[in-house]
Amino acid sequence: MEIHIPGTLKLSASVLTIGALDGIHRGHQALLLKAKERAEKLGVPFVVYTFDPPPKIFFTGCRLLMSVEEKLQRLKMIGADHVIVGPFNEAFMKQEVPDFIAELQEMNPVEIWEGPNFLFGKNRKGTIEVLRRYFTVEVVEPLTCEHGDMISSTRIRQLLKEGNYTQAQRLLGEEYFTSFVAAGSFTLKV
Ligand SMILES: Cc1cc2nc3c(=O)[nH]c(=O)nc-3n(C[C@H](O)[C@H](O)[C@H](O)COP(=O)(O)O)c2cc1C
Ligand SMILES: Nc1ncnc2c1ncn2[C@@H]1O[C@H](COP(=O)(O)OP(=O)(O)OP(=O)(O)O)[C@@H](O)[C@H]1O
Repeated sequence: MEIHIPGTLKLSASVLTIGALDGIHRGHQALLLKAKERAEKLGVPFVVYTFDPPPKIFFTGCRLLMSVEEKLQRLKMIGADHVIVGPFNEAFMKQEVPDFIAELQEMNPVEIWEGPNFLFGKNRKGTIEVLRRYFTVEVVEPLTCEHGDMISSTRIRQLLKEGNYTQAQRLLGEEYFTSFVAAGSFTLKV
């Protein structure tokens, strides 16, 4: 797996997924595995565009579920061929939608895979509909927990805050969570 800074990766074809992906929870896993499956079927590299820190951490200072190193390790396990890590800061967040689109075009994505409600670009003006003007965008069904609620990093942060580690573990995907704890790198702050 190769790691890149924004604006440096040029490919003649790819399958792309963009997202903060904090925790690589079960919803993220479902999305990433689907995109990987498509990349393999199409015979093109699978590219993940992520951010460090996740935008929500930058804006709200909420709890980070996973360091960028852990995230990269998980993305490697999932089979990403390339990962772009966007340093999410004042300059990056001001990037306008057309500039970000132009950067994505350099990777010639045959398909972009996202979950529902994906937004991007300055003031979150970029929507799935905007992205569809330039690319083929596929949207996966949201993965929900047994109660029917959508699995999200926000939900997991809330569960950890409440001390509900069992449910947090379920939503993160047990095997991943266990390995974070075993590695001593996933610190639960009570
Ligand atoms: C170039 C760029 C600029 C962004 N600017 C903003 C911004 O001004 N305000 C904001 O709340 N989020 C901004 N974001 C973050 C997005 O809202 C969103 O968190 C990001 O695209 C990842 O999607 P996800 O949160 O669904 O994982 C920006 C994202 C990108 C790629
Ligand atoms: N439960 C889910 N099922 C399918 N796709 C998901 C799910 N949760 C997130 N995604 C998708 O993963 C990508 C990255 O999303 P993101 O990292 O913002 O996840 P999130 O869990 O919603 O995070 P947060 O709660 O911090 O906003 C987006 O395309 C998003 O739609």
